[in-house]
Amino acid sequence: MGGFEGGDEGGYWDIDTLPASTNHVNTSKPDRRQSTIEKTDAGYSIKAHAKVNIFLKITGHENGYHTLLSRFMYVEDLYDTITFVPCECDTFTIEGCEGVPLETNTIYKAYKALNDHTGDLEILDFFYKHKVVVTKRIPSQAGLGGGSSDAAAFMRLVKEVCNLLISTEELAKLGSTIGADLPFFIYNYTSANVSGFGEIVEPFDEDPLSLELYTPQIGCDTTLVYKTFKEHLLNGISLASFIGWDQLDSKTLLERIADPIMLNDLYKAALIAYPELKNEAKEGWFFSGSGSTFFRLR
Ligand SMILES: C[C@](O)(CO)[C@H](O)COP(=O)(O)OP(=O)(O)OC[C@H]1O[C@@H](n2ccc(N)nc2=O)[C@H](O)[C@@H]1O
Ligand SMILES: Nc1ncnc2c1ncn2[C@@H]1O[C@H](COP(=O)(O)OP(=O)(O)OP(=O)(O)O)[C@@H](O)[C@H]1O
Repeated sequence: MGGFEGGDEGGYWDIDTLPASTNHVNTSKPDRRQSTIEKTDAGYSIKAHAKVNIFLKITGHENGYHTLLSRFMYVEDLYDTITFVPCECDTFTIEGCEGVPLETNTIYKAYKALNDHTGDLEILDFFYKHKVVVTKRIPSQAGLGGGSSDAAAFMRLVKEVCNLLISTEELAKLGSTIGADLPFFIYNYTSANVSGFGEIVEPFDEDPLSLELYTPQIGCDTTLVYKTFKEHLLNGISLASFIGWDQLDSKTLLERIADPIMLNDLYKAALIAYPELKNEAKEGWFFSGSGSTFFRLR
């Protein structure tokens, strides 16, 4: 069973998921998960899964954002839960995100974006009669997409519960205005090749890997890691160094390339921005997103 073992100095997630796929080339149709929406006594609920970046290569920079090519994989047993609980609310209410001011909460940003986009009074009315209760399990500033996954799951749940006539593609486009990672979570694939700024999401057909996660007590600010990359490493990128990676399955990539620095261009930038990360690096572990989470095959 999945679970967190550890204490204040950090801990290990022992994730039981499906065995790795043996496919070396993506041939069959995409694997799209059904949205796990439940109607319980408490209300309508949805899981907001974490993700890891199997590889992340920066391909350029424009309009203040980096372009990238990355394999995103969802983490089966690490997720936040978003529930719409009936209540008489004077205003949009989020419970369970202590320490995050409402205005900066990605869920609130998603609520505002949906309202502005659809002008659907049903959404306004719905959230006078329901509050949003979040059960947080995904650590913040961990490279696991927690805030983005929450916002995307919220949008998918509102679409279902309020019967919004908005396509997944439109929802993903709207999500991309809130955070670069949202489109992956809106499409809700198990595994995908993500490019552009994060808005191009192509499903990759493979089973989720059985992963162990380790998140040290170091919060990595995504903006700072990217800024560090731009200043120190952007001029050194080589587009020829990862040709064909998007066609290989994730287990083969981790076993063949094996080098965490080569697999994730943001790792070196995170080490520059947070030198203490070096003490946490372990042989055989890989680095997810802008950090600080390490992961490895079980
Ligand atoms: C590192 C990743 O998590 C990999 O999955 C994503 O690329 C970042 O996704 P995210 O956390 O949703 O990032 P956002 O909140 O949209 O952006 C935070 C900041 O990171 C930088 N940023 C983000 C995404 C991107 N493709 N290029 C960037 O340079 C920008 O300065 C941006 O203002
Ligand atoms: N719903 C939310 N859950 C967690 N943090 C949130 C949320 N909304 C806003 N935040 C703020 O955003 C910051 C970054 O959150 P988090 O790291 O979970 O998001 P992310 O950028 O999607 O993930 P990553 O760690 O992969 O960059 C947090 O430190 C917090 O201040």
